[in-house]
Amino acid sequence: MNIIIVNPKAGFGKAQKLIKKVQKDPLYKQKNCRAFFTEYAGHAEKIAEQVVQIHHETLSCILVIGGDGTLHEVINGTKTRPSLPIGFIPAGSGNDFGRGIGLKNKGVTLFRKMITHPKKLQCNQGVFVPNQRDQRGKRYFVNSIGFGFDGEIVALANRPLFRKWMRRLQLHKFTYTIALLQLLRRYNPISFELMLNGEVRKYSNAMMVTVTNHPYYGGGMKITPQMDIRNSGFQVLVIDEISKWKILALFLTVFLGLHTKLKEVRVYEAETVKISSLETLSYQVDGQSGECKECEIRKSGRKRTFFSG
Ligand SMILES: Nc1ncnc2c1ncn2[C@@H]1O[C@H](COP(=O)(O)OP(=O)(O)OP(=O)(O)O)[C@@H](O)[C@H]1O
Repeated sequence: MNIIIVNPKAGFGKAQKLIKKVQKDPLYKQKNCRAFFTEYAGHAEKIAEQVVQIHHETLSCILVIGGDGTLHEVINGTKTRPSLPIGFIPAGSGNDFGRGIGLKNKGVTLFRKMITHPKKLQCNQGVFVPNQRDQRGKRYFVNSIGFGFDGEIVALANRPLFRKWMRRLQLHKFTYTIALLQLLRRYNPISFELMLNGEVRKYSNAMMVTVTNHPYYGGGMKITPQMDIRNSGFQVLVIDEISKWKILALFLTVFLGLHTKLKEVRVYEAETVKISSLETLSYQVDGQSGECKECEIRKSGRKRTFFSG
């Protein structure tokens, strides 16, 4: 059996249109596919947990039709069964994981490929533990986790009212850009201590820190251009104290990966990362937002299989 978890709201309706086409494809029935639709935030994780429990003997893979947020929920919902392959069929607004693993096909063609002759990629996911929660409360991420301005942009971009206006004004492709421009006026630098492989660095007026599994971020920006998803560690991008006009220059160059030439931008390699601050930091993880005062980040010990085409 092949399960498809669909977020019908992803990509402002793109996922809903795609699953209709997939369900009409003869392979959908032939390969014993069954689709489940999310009804609220967090539902994909619950569906994945239940599917793994109920169908553990017959389940071959889970396909995700949605965006990076839905994928994030599914990898966490299937953490008790790390050997189960996951296929991501991008239909969200960002879809950075698809770029990060180099998916060539899309839509129904990708579904057909994944259900018949999938290419496989094994990689270690990121693990994060915010606020020194019990290690049993650890969670996984596939794209990146970022603190500071990064987290604030995502928090604004995910607000239902903001999304509603973006859609109404037909600006949904520019959601993150508009959120960035809106926040730029009232953005506050952050102070924190960053521990990379045990070595401490202190920052008192930085803009953001982002820990990445692959180069892509925010819908196609190459935030860490040299990163590869198969690496055993992370790349950690720190943007130190920077003027507002330079943030705009940074934003224009990040699509080409040229921002790393700015003197305020540093990229480090690390296997383990810890960030701690006296203030509450906004963070985003795979496009979902949260807040914490400290967070530990490392790679998972076990590799996970994803369909890469
Ligand atoms: N039925 C639903 N109604 C409202 N929100 C939902 C529903 N199902 C899932 N969600 C939430 O929608 C959020 C965004 O979904 P998703 O990431 O799949 O799409 P996206 O934001 O369009 O794409 P991307 O993350 O790639 O930019 C997720 O955090 C998820 O929890």
